[in-house]
Amino acid sequence: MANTSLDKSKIRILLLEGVHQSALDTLHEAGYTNIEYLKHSLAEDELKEKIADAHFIGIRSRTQLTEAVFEAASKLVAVGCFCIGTNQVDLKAATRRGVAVFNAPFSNTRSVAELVLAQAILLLRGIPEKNAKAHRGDWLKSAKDSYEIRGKKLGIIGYGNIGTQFSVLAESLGMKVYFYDVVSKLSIGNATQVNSLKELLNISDVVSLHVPETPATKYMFGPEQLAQMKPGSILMNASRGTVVDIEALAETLKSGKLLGAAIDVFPVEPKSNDEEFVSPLREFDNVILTPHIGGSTIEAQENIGREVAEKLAMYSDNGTTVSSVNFPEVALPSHPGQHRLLHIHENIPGVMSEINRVFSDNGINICGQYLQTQEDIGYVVIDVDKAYGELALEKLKSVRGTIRCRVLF
Ligand SMILES: NC(=O)c1ccc[n+]([C@@H]2O[C@H](COP(=O)([O-])OP(=O)(O)OC[C@H]3O[C@@H](n4cnc5c(N)ncnc54)[C@H](O)[C@@H]3O)[C@@H](O)[C@H]2O)c1
Ligand SMILES: O=C(O)CC[C@@H](O)C(=O)O
Repeated sequence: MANTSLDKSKIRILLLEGVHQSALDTLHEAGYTNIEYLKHSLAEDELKEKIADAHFIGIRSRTQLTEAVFEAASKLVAVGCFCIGTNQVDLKAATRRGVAVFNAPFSNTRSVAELVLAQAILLLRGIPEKNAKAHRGDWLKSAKDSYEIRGKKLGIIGYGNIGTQFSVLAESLGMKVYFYDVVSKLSIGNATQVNSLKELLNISDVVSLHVPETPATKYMFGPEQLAQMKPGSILMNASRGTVVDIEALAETLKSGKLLGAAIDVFPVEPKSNDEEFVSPLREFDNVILTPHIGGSTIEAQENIGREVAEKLAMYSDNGTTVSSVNFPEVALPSHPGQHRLLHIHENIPGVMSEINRVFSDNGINICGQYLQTQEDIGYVVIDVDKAYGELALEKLKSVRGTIRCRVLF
Protein backbone atom coordinates (compact mmCIF):
# COMPACT_ATOMS: atom_id res chain seq x y z
CA MET A 1 0.00 0.00 0.00
CA ALA A 2 1.42 3.42 -0.87
CA ASN A 3 0.72 7.00 -0.02
CA THR A 4 1.61 9.12 -3.03
CA SER A 5 0.54 12.56 -1.89
CA LEU A 6 3.65 14.32 -3.12
CA ASP A 7 4.83 17.69 -4.25
CA LYS A 8 4.61 17.77 -8.08
CA SER A 9 8.35 18.16 -8.46
CA LYS A 10 8.79 14.86 -6.62
CA ILE A 11 6.38 12.97 -8.84
CA ARG A 12 8.59 10.92 -11.17
CA ILE A 13 7.37 10.21 -14.67
CA LEU A 14 9.11 7.75 -16.97
CA LEU A 15 8.25 8.15 -20.66
CA LEU A 16 9.46 5.42 -23.02
CA GLU A 17 9.38 4.64 -26.75
CA GLY A 18 9.74 8.23 -27.98
CA VAL A 19 6.22 9.40 -27.26
CA HIS A 20 5.43 12.69 -29.01
CA GLN A 21 6.75 16.01 -27.68
CA SER A 22 3.10 17.01 -27.08
CA ALA A 23 3.11 14.60 -24.10
CA LEU A 24 6.07 16.41 -22.53
CA ASP A 25 4.53 19.82 -23.26
CA THR A 26 1.22 18.81 -21.71
CA LEU A 27 2.88 17.43 -18.57
CA HIS A 28 5.11 20.49 -18.23
CA GLU A 29 2.10 22.79 -18.59
CA ALA A 30 0.41 20.82 -15.82
CA GLY A 31 3.43 21.42 -13.57
CA TYR A 32 5.21 18.07 -13.89
CA THR A 33 8.93 18.50 -14.48
CA ASN A 34 10.50 15.36 -13.03
CA ILE A 35 10.33 13.43 -16.29
CA GLU A 36 12.76 10.91 -17.74
CA TYR A 37 12.29 10.62 -21.50
CA LEU A 38 13.70 7.69 -23.48
CA LYS A 39 13.32 7.06 -27.21
CA HIS A 40 13.34 3.27 -26.90
CA SER A 41 11.63 0.54 -24.90
CA LEU A 42 13.45 -1.27 -22.08
CA ALA A 43 14.04 -4.98 -21.56
CA GLU A 44 12.54 -6.42 -18.38
CA ASP A 45 15.58 -6.15 -16.08
CA GLU A 46 16.33 -2.52 -16.93
CA LEU A 47 12.65 -1.68 -16.82
CA LYS A 48 12.33 -3.16 -13.33
CA GLU A 49 15.18 -0.95 -12.14
CA LYS A 50 13.81 2.25 -13.65
CA ILE A 51 10.19 1.69 -12.75
CA ALA A 52 11.04 1.17 -9.06
CA ASP A 53 11.12 4.95 -8.54
CA ALA A 54 8.40 5.96 -11.01
CA HIS A 55 4.94 7.19 -10.06
CA PHE A 56 3.77 7.28 -13.67
CA ILE A 57 4.97 5.48 -16.78
CA GLY A 58 4.17 6.18 -20.42
CA ILE A 59 4.70 3.46 -23.01
CA ARG A 60 3.69 2.46 -26.54
CA SER A 61 3.24 -1.07 -27.87
CA ARG A 62 6.75 -2.45 -27.33
CA THR A 63 7.15 -2.19 -23.56
CA GLN A 64 5.88 -5.26 -21.75
CA LEU A 65 4.41 -4.43 -18.35
CA THR A 66 4.28 -7.90 -16.83
CA GLU A 67 3.40 -9.14 -13.35
CA ALA A 68 7.14 -9.13 -12.50
CA VAL A 69 7.49 -5.52 -13.65
CA PHE A 70 4.48 -4.41 -11.57
CA GLU A 71 5.95 -6.28 -8.61
CA ALA A 72 9.02 -4.04 -8.90
CA ALA A 73 6.92 -0.87 -9.29
CA SER A 74 5.93 -0.19 -5.70
CA LYS A 75 5.36 3.55 -6.23
CA LEU A 76 3.48 3.30 -9.50
CA VAL A 77 0.13 5.13 -9.57
CA ALA A 78 -0.83 4.94 -13.23
CA VAL A 79 0.22 3.74 -16.69
CA GLY A 80 -0.35 5.71 -19.87
CA CYS A 81 -0.42 3.64 -23.06
CA PHE A 82 0.28 6.16 -25.80
CA CYS A 83 -1.57 3.96 -28.30
CA ILE A 84 -4.86 2.03 -28.68
CA GLY A 85 -3.77 -1.51 -27.78
CA THR A 86 -3.26 -2.39 -24.10
CA ASN A 87 -2.36 -6.05 -24.59
CA GLN A 88 1.26 -5.27 -23.64
CA VAL A 89 0.07 -4.51 -20.09
CA ASP A 90 -0.94 -7.19 -17.60
CA LEU A 91 -4.14 -5.35 -16.71
CA LYS A 92 -5.06 -7.75 -13.92
CA ALA A 93 -1.66 -7.26 -12.27
CA ALA A 94 -2.14 -3.48 -12.54
CA THR A 95 -5.65 -3.59 -11.09
CA ARG A 96 -4.64 -5.84 -8.20
CA ARG A 97 -2.10 -3.18 -7.19
CA GLY A 98 -4.46 -0.25 -7.65
CA VAL A 99 -2.61 1.06 -10.70
CA ALA A 100 -4.90 2.80 -13.20
CA VAL A 101 -4.22 2.27 -16.92
CA PHE A 102 -5.16 4.79 -19.61
CA ASN A 103 -4.86 4.71 -23.41
CA ALA A 104 -5.87 6.73 -26.47
CA PRO A 105 -8.77 4.79 -27.94
CA PHE A 106 -9.41 6.97 -31.02
CA SER A 107 -6.45 9.22 -31.79
CA ASN A 108 -4.83 7.00 -34.44
CA THR A 109 -7.97 5.32 -35.84
CA ARG A 110 -8.02 7.43 -38.99
CA SER A 111 -4.30 6.88 -39.65
CA VAL A 112 -4.73 3.09 -39.62
CA ALA A 113 -7.83 3.25 -41.81
CA GLU A 114 -6.07 5.44 -44.40
CA LEU A 115 -3.07 3.10 -44.49
CA VAL A 116 -5.07 -0.07 -45.06
CA LEU A 117 -7.17 1.62 -47.73
CA ALA A 118 -3.99 2.65 -49.56
CA GLN A 119 -2.55 -0.84 -49.18
CA ALA A 120 -5.69 -2.42 -50.63
CA ILE A 121 -5.44 -0.19 -53.72
CA LEU A 122 -1.72 -0.90 -54.18
CA LEU A 123 -2.11 -4.66 -53.73
CA LEU A 124 -5.04 -4.92 -56.14
CA ARG A 125 -2.82 -3.25 -58.76
CA GLY A 126 0.21 -5.45 -58.03
CA ILE A 127 2.22 -2.33 -57.21
CA PRO A 128 4.47 -3.82 -54.49
CA GLU A 129 5.80 -6.40 -56.95
CA LYS A 130 6.13 -3.94 -59.88
CA ASN A 131 7.86 -1.45 -57.58
CA ALA A 132 10.31 -4.04 -56.24
CA LYS A 133 11.12 -5.19 -59.78
CA ALA A 134 11.66 -1.62 -61.04
CA HIS A 135 14.12 -1.02 -58.17
CA ARG A 136 16.06 -4.03 -59.46
CA GLY A 137 15.95 -2.78 -63.08
CA ASP A 138 13.04 -4.95 -64.28
CA TRP A 139 10.15 -3.40 -66.27
CA LEU A 140 6.83 -5.14 -65.54
CA LYS A 141 4.39 -3.15 -67.70
CA SER A 142 1.32 -5.34 -67.66
CA ALA A 143 -2.38 -5.26 -66.71
CA LYS A 144 -2.29 -8.91 -65.65
CA ASP A 145 -3.71 -9.33 -62.14
CA SER A 146 -4.32 -5.56 -61.83
CA TYR A 147 -7.75 -4.52 -60.63
CA GLU A 148 -9.71 -1.43 -59.65
CA ILE A 149 -10.91 -1.32 -56.07
CA ARG A 150 -14.37 -0.22 -57.22
CA GLY A 151 -16.94 -3.01 -56.92
CA LYS A 152 -14.64 -5.35 -54.97
CA LYS A 153 -15.81 -7.03 -51.78
CA LEU A 154 -14.07 -5.97 -48.58
CA GLY A 155 -14.30 -8.31 -45.56
CA ILE A 156 -13.52 -6.61 -42.25
CA ILE A 157 -12.80 -8.76 -39.20
CA GLY A 158 -13.46 -6.67 -36.08
CA TYR A 159 -15.94 -3.89 -36.81
CA GLY A 160 -14.80 -1.47 -34.09
CA ASN A 161 -13.40 2.04 -34.37
CA ILE A 162 -10.87 1.23 -37.08
CA GLY A 163 -13.02 -1.33 -38.87
CA THR A 164 -15.96 1.09 -39.19
CA GLN A 165 -13.72 4.00 -40.29
CA PHE A 166 -12.15 1.78 -42.96
CA SER A 167 -15.62 0.62 -43.99
CA VAL A 168 -16.77 4.21 -44.62
CA LEU A 169 -13.66 5.08 -46.66
CA ALA A 170 -13.92 1.86 -48.68
CA GLU A 171 -17.59 2.42 -49.51
CA SER A 172 -16.80 5.92 -50.73
CA LEU A 173 -14.56 4.27 -53.36
CA GLY A 174 -17.29 1.86 -54.40
CA MET A 175 -16.34 -1.23 -52.41
CA LYS A 176 -19.03 -3.54 -51.09
CA VAL A 177 -18.32 -4.03 -47.39
CA TYR A 178 -19.01 -7.11 -45.27
CA PHE A 179 -17.87 -7.61 -41.71
CA TYR A 180 -17.54 -10.27 -39.07
CA ASP A 181 -17.57 -9.37 -35.37
CA VAL A 182 -18.27 -11.37 -32.20
CA VAL A 183 -20.75 -8.66 -31.20
CA SER A 184 -23.88 -7.73 -33.21
CA LYS A 185 -23.12 -4.27 -34.58
CA LEU A 186 -25.11 -1.52 -36.22
CA SER A 187 -23.85 -1.30 -39.80
CA ILE A 188 -22.41 2.02 -40.89
CA GLY A 189 -23.40 2.95 -44.44
CA ASN A 190 -24.35 -0.14 -46.44
CA ALA A 191 -22.02 -2.64 -44.75
CA THR A 192 -23.43 -6.10 -44.07
CA GLN A 193 -22.66 -8.19 -40.99
CA VAL A 194 -22.17 -11.89 -41.71
CA ASN A 195 -22.63 -14.73 -39.26
CA SER A 196 -19.33 -16.53 -39.52
CA LEU A 197 -15.71 -15.89 -40.36
CA LYS A 198 -15.88 -18.65 -42.95
CA GLU A 199 -18.75 -16.92 -44.74
CA LEU A 200 -16.77 -13.65 -44.77
CA LEU A 201 -13.62 -15.32 -46.14
CA ASN A 202 -15.57 -17.16 -48.83
CA ILE A 203 -16.91 -13.92 -50.34
CA SER A 204 -14.17 -11.33 -49.79
CA ASP A 205 -11.64 -10.05 -52.34
CA VAL A 206 -9.86 -8.08 -49.63
CA VAL A 207 -9.70 -9.30 -46.02
CA SER A 208 -8.59 -6.91 -43.26
CA LEU A 209 -8.09 -7.71 -39.59
CA HIS A 210 -8.99 -5.13 -36.93
CA VAL A 211 -9.42 -7.12 -33.72
CA PRO A 212 -7.66 -6.55 -30.40
CA GLU A 213 -5.21 -9.12 -29.06
CA THR A 214 -7.17 -11.37 -26.71
CA PRO A 215 -6.97 -15.09 -25.90
CA ALA A 216 -9.71 -15.60 -28.54
CA THR A 217 -7.92 -13.69 -31.33
CA LYS A 218 -4.47 -15.21 -30.74
CA TYR A 219 -3.68 -17.07 -33.97
CA MET A 220 -7.34 -16.86 -35.00
CA PHE A 221 -6.09 -16.62 -38.59
CA GLY A 222 -4.22 -19.83 -39.48
CA PRO A 223 -4.14 -22.55 -42.19
CA GLU A 224 -7.90 -23.19 -41.94
CA GLN A 225 -8.82 -19.53 -42.50
CA LEU A 226 -6.23 -19.09 -45.27
CA ALA A 227 -7.75 -22.11 -47.00
CA GLN A 228 -11.20 -20.48 -46.79
CA MET A 229 -10.03 -17.31 -48.57
CA LYS A 230 -10.88 -16.85 -52.26
CA PRO A 231 -8.07 -17.55 -54.74
CA GLY A 232 -6.61 -14.22 -55.87
CA SER A 233 -7.72 -12.34 -52.75
CA ILE A 234 -5.53 -10.29 -50.42
CA LEU A 235 -4.96 -10.34 -46.66
CA MET A 236 -4.14 -7.32 -44.53
CA ASN A 237 -3.23 -7.28 -40.85
CA ALA A 238 -2.68 -4.02 -38.97
CA SER A 239 -4.13 -5.32 -35.69
CA ARG A 240 -1.68 -7.38 -33.63
CA GLY A 241 1.13 -9.67 -34.71
CA THR A 242 -0.17 -12.69 -32.85
CA VAL A 243 -3.49 -12.70 -34.70
CA VAL A 244 -2.11 -14.25 -37.92
CA ASP A 245 -0.04 -17.43 -38.16
CA ILE A 246 2.84 -15.97 -40.20
CA GLU A 247 4.37 -19.35 -41.11
CA ALA A 248 1.02 -20.50 -42.51
CA LEU A 249 0.67 -17.22 -44.43
CA ALA A 250 4.16 -17.70 -45.91
CA GLU A 251 3.18 -21.21 -47.07
CA THR A 252 -0.02 -19.89 -48.67
CA LEU A 253 1.90 -17.10 -50.42
CA LYS A 254 4.40 -19.66 -51.72
CA SER A 255 1.51 -21.61 -53.26
CA GLY A 256 0.51 -18.49 -55.24
CA LYS A 257 -3.05 -18.61 -53.94
CA LEU A 258 -3.13 -14.99 -52.77
CA LEU A 259 -2.66 -11.89 -54.90
CA GLY A 260 -0.73 -10.35 -52.03
CA ALA A 261 -0.71 -9.30 -48.40
CA ALA A 262 0.02 -6.25 -46.26
CA ILE A 263 1.35 -6.93 -42.79
CA ASP A 264 2.10 -4.13 -40.31
CA VAL A 265 2.36 -6.15 -37.09
CA PHE A 266 4.41 -9.26 -36.28
CA PRO A 267 4.57 -11.91 -33.55
CA VAL A 268 8.11 -10.74 -32.76
CA GLU A 269 9.00 -7.13 -33.56
CA PRO A 270 12.43 -5.50 -33.27
CA LYS A 271 12.86 -3.67 -29.98
CA SER A 272 14.42 -0.66 -31.69
CA ASN A 273 15.16 0.65 -35.18
CA ASP A 274 18.72 -0.69 -34.82
CA GLU A 275 17.63 -4.31 -34.56
CA GLU A 276 17.20 -6.50 -37.67
CA PHE A 277 13.66 -7.34 -38.72
CA VAL A 278 13.41 -11.09 -39.24
CA SER A 279 10.39 -12.63 -40.97
CA PRO A 280 9.61 -15.43 -43.43
CA LEU A 281 7.62 -12.82 -45.39
CA ARG A 282 10.69 -10.84 -46.43
CA GLU A 283 11.16 -12.95 -49.56
CA PHE A 284 7.79 -12.04 -51.13
CA ASP A 285 7.63 -9.04 -53.47
CA ASN A 286 3.83 -9.08 -53.37
CA VAL A 287 3.73 -8.45 -49.62
CA ILE A 288 3.82 -4.94 -48.18
CA LEU A 289 5.79 -5.10 -44.94
CA THR A 290 5.58 -2.08 -42.67
CA PRO A 291 7.25 -1.65 -39.26
CA HIS A 292 4.13 -1.34 -37.07
CA ILE A 293 3.40 2.18 -38.25
CA GLY A 294 -0.37 1.95 -38.83
CA GLY A 295 -0.90 4.66 -36.24
CA SER A 296 2.39 6.46 -36.76
CA THR A 297 1.47 9.77 -38.34
CA ILE A 298 2.38 13.20 -37.03
CA GLU A 299 -1.30 13.99 -36.49
CA ALA A 300 -2.03 10.79 -34.57
CA GLN A 301 1.11 10.87 -32.43
CA GLU A 302 0.61 14.51 -31.49
CA ASN A 303 -3.02 13.89 -30.52
CA ILE A 304 -2.13 10.72 -28.61
CA GLY A 305 0.67 12.52 -26.74
CA ARG A 306 -1.69 15.22 -25.58
CA GLU A 307 -4.65 12.94 -24.86
CA VAL A 308 -2.83 10.40 -22.69
CA ALA A 309 -0.68 12.99 -20.89
CA GLU A 310 -3.86 14.90 -20.03
CA LYS A 311 -5.42 11.74 -18.62
CA LEU A 312 -2.35 11.07 -16.46
CA ALA A 313 -2.18 14.66 -15.20
CA MET A 314 -5.90 14.68 -14.51
CA TYR A 315 -5.70 11.46 -12.52
CA SER A 316 -2.68 12.73 -10.60
CA ASP A 317 -4.18 16.17 -9.90
CA ASN A 318 -7.77 15.35 -9.23
CA GLY A 319 -8.39 11.58 -9.24
CA THR A 320 -10.56 11.47 -12.36
CA THR A 321 -10.45 8.03 -14.02
CA VAL A 322 -12.72 8.64 -17.01
CA SER A 323 -11.85 6.26 -19.89
CA SER A 324 -9.45 4.16 -17.82
CA VAL A 325 -9.26 0.67 -19.29
CA ASN A 326 -9.05 -1.17 -15.96
CA PHE A 327 -10.52 1.15 -13.30
CA PRO A 328 -14.02 2.13 -12.24
CA GLU A 329 -14.68 5.44 -14.01
CA VAL A 330 -15.23 8.50 -11.87
CA ALA A 331 -15.48 12.08 -13.24
CA LEU A 332 -14.63 14.50 -10.47
CA PRO A 333 -15.11 18.23 -9.95
CA SER A 334 -12.24 20.32 -8.58
CA HIS A 335 -11.88 20.46 -4.79
CA PRO A 336 -10.80 23.99 -3.81
CA GLY A 337 -10.18 24.43 -0.09
CA GLN A 338 -10.56 20.74 0.61
CA HIS A 339 -8.42 17.64 0.81
CA ARG A 340 -9.38 14.78 -1.49
CA LEU A 341 -8.89 11.19 -0.39
CA LEU A 342 -8.62 8.54 -3.09
CA HIS A 343 -9.23 5.06 -1.76
CA ILE A 344 -8.85 1.97 -3.93
CA HIS A 345 -10.01 -1.22 -2.31
CA GLU A 346 -10.96 -4.82 -2.95
CA ASN A 347 -14.62 -5.00 -3.84
CA ILE A 348 -15.69 -7.09 -0.84
CA PRO A 349 -18.71 -6.67 1.46
CA GLY A 350 -18.31 -4.27 4.37
CA VAL A 351 -15.49 -2.06 3.06
CA MET A 352 -17.68 0.98 2.46
CA SER A 353 -19.26 0.79 5.91
CA GLU A 354 -15.77 0.58 7.48
CA ILE A 355 -14.69 3.59 5.43
CA ASN A 356 -17.70 5.61 6.47
CA ARG A 357 -17.12 4.62 10.10
CA VAL A 358 -13.64 6.22 9.90
CA PHE A 359 -15.36 9.55 9.30
CA SER A 360 -18.17 9.21 11.83
CA ASP A 361 -15.88 7.83 14.60
CA ASN A 362 -13.42 10.68 14.14
CA GLY A 363 -15.96 13.44 13.71
CA ILE A 364 -14.82 14.24 10.15
CA ASN A 365 -17.47 15.79 7.97
CA ILE A 366 -17.65 14.44 4.40
CA CYS A 367 -17.99 17.31 1.93
CA GLY A 368 -18.33 15.11 -1.17
CA GLN A 369 -18.23 11.39 -1.90
CA TYR A 370 -17.98 9.59 -5.24
CA LEU A 371 -18.00 5.83 -5.58
CA GLN A 372 -17.70 3.41 -8.48
CA THR A 373 -17.02 -0.28 -8.30
CA GLN A 374 -16.29 -3.04 -10.76
CA GLU A 375 -15.92 -6.78 -10.35
CA ASP A 376 -12.67 -6.81 -8.37
CA ILE A 377 -12.05 -3.28 -7.13
CA GLY A 378 -13.86 -0.29 -5.76
CA TYR A 379 -12.75 3.34 -6.06
CA VAL A 380 -14.13 5.83 -3.60
CA VAL A 381 -13.19 9.50 -3.54
CA ILE A 382 -13.96 11.54 -0.45
CA ASP A 383 -13.53 15.31 -0.05
CA VAL A 384 -13.04 16.61 3.49
CA ASP A 385 -12.14 19.87 5.15
CA LYS A 386 -8.37 20.32 4.78
CA ALA A 387 -7.83 20.19 8.52
CA TYR A 388 -8.76 16.49 8.44
CA GLY A 389 -7.05 15.15 5.28
CA GLU A 390 -3.94 13.70 6.92
CA LEU A 391 -5.81 12.12 9.82
CA ALA A 392 -8.36 10.53 7.48
CA LEU A 393 -5.56 9.19 5.27
CA GLU A 394 -3.87 7.47 8.22
CA LYS A 395 -7.14 5.88 9.34
CA LEU A 396 -8.21 4.84 5.83
CA LYS A 397 -4.92 3.01 5.25
CA SER A 398 -5.87 0.43 7.86
CA VAL A 399 -9.36 -0.30 6.51
CA ARG A 400 -9.64 -3.98 5.60
CA GLY A 401 -9.33 -4.56 1.83
CA THR A 402 -7.39 -1.33 1.18
CA ILE A 403 -5.17 -1.61 -1.91
CA ARG A 404 -3.94 1.96 -2.11
CA CYS A 405 -4.89 5.28 -0.61
CA ARG A 406 -3.57 8.77 -1.32
CA VAL A 407 -4.57 12.30 -0.53
CA LEU A 408 -4.61 15.30 -2.86
CA PHE A 409 -4.08 18.72 -1.38
N1 LIG B 1 -1.03 -1.15 -36.56
C1 LIG B 1 -1.17 -0.16 -35.70
O1 LIG B 1 -0.32 0.72 -35.60
C2 LIG B 1 -2.40 -0.12 -34.86
C3 LIG B 1 -2.93 1.14 -34.50
C4 LIG B 1 -4.08 1.17 -33.73
C5 LIG B 1 -4.67 -0.01 -33.31
N2 LIG B 1 -4.12 -1.19 -33.65
C6 LIG B 1 -4.77 -2.46 -33.24
O2 LIG B 1 -6.07 -2.50 -33.79
C7 LIG B 1 -6.96 -3.07 -32.85
C8 LIG B 1 -8.37 -2.64 -33.13
O3 LIG B 1 -8.51 -1.26 -32.87
P1 LIG B 1 -9.93 -0.57 -32.71
O4 LIG B 1 -9.70 0.80 -32.22
O5 LIG B 1 -10.75 -0.77 -33.94
O6 LIG B 1 -10.55 -1.46 -31.55
P2 LIG B 1 -12.08 -1.59 -31.13
O7 LIG B 1 -12.06 -2.14 -29.76
O8 LIG B 1 -12.80 -0.34 -31.40
O9 LIG B 1 -12.64 -2.71 -32.13
C9 LIG B 1 -12.30 -4.06 -32.07
C10 LIG B 1 -13.46 -4.88 -32.60
O10 LIG B 1 -13.06 -6.24 -32.67
C11 LIG B 1 -14.16 -7.04 -32.23
N3 LIG B 1 -13.66 -8.34 -31.81
C12 LIG B 1 -13.08 -8.67 -30.62
N4 LIG B 1 -12.77 -9.99 -30.63
C13 LIG B 1 -13.15 -10.48 -31.82
C14 LIG B 1 -13.10 -11.78 -32.41
N5 LIG B 1 -12.57 -12.83 -31.76
N6 LIG B 1 -13.60 -11.93 -33.66
C15 LIG B 1 -14.16 -10.88 -34.32
N7 LIG B 1 -14.24 -9.64 -33.81
C16 LIG B 1 -13.73 -9.44 -32.58
C17 LIG B 1 -14.79 -6.21 -31.14
O11 LIG B 1 -16.12 -6.62 -30.87
C18 LIG B 1 -14.70 -4.81 -31.72
O12 LIG B 1 -15.83 -4.50 -32.49
C19 LIG B 1 -6.40 -2.54 -31.50
O13 LIG B 1 -6.78 -3.38 -30.43
C20 LIG B 1 -4.90 -2.57 -31.73
O14 LIG B 1 -4.38 -3.79 -31.29
C21 LIG B 1 -3.01 -1.27 -34.41
O1 LIG C 1 2.60 3.28 -31.30
C1 LIG C 1 2.72 2.07 -31.18
O2 LIG C 1 3.72 1.52 -30.72
C2 LIG C 1 1.59 1.11 -31.55
C3 LIG C 1 0.35 1.75 -32.08
C4 LIG C 1 -0.80 0.80 -32.27
O3 LIG C 1 -0.46 -0.52 -32.40
C5 LIG C 1 -1.86 0.98 -31.22
O4 LIG C 1 -2.23 0.02 -30.56
O5 LIG C 1 -2.33 2.11 -31.10
